[in-house]
Amino acid sequence: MRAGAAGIRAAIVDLDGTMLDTVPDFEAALNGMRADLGLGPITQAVIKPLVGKGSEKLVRDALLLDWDATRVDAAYDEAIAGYQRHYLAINGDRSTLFDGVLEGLQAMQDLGLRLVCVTNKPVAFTLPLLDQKGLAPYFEQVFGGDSFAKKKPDPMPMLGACAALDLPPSCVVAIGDSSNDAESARGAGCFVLTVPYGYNHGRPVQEIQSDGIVDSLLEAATLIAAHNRTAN
Ligand SMILES: O=C(O)COP(=O)(O)O
Ligand SMILES: [Mg+2]
Repeated sequence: MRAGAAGIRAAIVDLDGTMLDTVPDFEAALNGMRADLGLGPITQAVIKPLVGKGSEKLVRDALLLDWDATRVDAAYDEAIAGYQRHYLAINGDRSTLFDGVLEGLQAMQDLGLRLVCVTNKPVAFTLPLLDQKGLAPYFEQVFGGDSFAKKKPDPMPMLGACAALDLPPSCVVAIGDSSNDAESARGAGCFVLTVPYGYNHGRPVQEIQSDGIVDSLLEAATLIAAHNRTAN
């Protein structure tokens, strides 16, 4: 991270691909939706690069694998309603925490950092999931893909989170697995740290314009502590 810059006072943490491996839940919900529409199942390998741009695009992309845009448009309302119903029925059942997540959030909290979750997942899926996985107590605020008029990669969600924290973006770091998080954070003027184990739309994480790649949220906490020791 940039030497001599202001100290970091808060972290904005992404959800899918950063804290939780949710691809098995997406698999169950998307395949439930596809079965209702008479389509066969798709694999986790196909689903993984589609995750990260929110439910609406995910549902469309999961139908465009078989149908043209006109047919997808015609089925969309039924498809999204079915997807939401299937997702809420299994939310969290098959998702697992990545290594170092709880330890990393605890370490950041111990450093005195304030924590906010910003995800493109709808709020109605996000809140029960954070609760179920023991993550909710770490976050003073949670924003989903439907909390603002625009989703990541637009800067709006990061700017909204900084405004809610009443902190300038220059003392906030965003931690995520994809170019979505990085573009949104950089557009807002936040620092960015990237974890390499997530989805990143199927692209190598080295392509992401980031202030650093960290193996885990625990390593992110160590890097932030080191940065703050040298900050103004
Ligand atoms: O697109 C989604 O549903 C969620 O993605 P995110 O948690 O990585 O922002
Ligand atoms: Mg993500």
